[in-house]
Amino acid sequence: MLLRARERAAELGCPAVLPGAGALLSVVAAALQARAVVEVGTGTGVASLWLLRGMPSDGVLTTIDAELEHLRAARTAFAEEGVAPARTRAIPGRPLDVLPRLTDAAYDLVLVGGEPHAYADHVAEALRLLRPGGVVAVDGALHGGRVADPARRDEVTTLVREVGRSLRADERLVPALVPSGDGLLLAVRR
Ligand SMILES: C[S@@+](CC[C@H](N)C(=O)[O-])C[C@H]1O[C@@H](n2cnc3c(N)ncnc32)[C@H](O)[C@@H]1O
Repeated sequence: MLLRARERAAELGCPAVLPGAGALLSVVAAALQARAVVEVGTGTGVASLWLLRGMPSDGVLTTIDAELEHLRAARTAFAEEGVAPARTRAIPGRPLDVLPRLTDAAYDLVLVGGEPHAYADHVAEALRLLRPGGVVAVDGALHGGRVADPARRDEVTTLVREVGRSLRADERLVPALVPSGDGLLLAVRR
């Protein structure tokens, strides 16, 4: 079913999490026994399915996307995978309109994907949402290897690099950058 979701992602021009990072998201969700997870940027549901695979069967994934066509594809992927409807809340809307409505310190894991221009704002919201011991994950943290190359100073690379820097400098967090997929930046909230 992941394969179909990935094919739909290609059809809709919406890049999906790469398998290495997806598998790691499952492992992190399982290690945290994550019952409450937020995903910013649902796409066609590829990362959502990886997360759901790692979460306990009573865990609920809240996933947000402004593109209705993407959310529709994700809902199809969840149904194909046999995910019980009560396990997902797929919310249409701009994440910065939706995230402030979610409860402080109530979530085990927040995945920030979506749009690099909004990463910094989404990470700030994620930190508010996480319980102590919870994890924020930023997908695409290597941005095709460009983040690690100091000669690359285009706008998106600089934005993604800056998000990594700010997470590493944040005293509230214990960060780790894992070079799986396109780079998964994980940071545990103390
Ligand atoms: C790269 S895809 C996410 C892929 C998903 N993580 C996966 O692995 O299947 C990015 C998604 O973010 C959504 N998006 C676009 N602009 C956004 C914004 N400003 N904030 C958050 N998400 C946005 C897009 O509609 C798109 O569905």
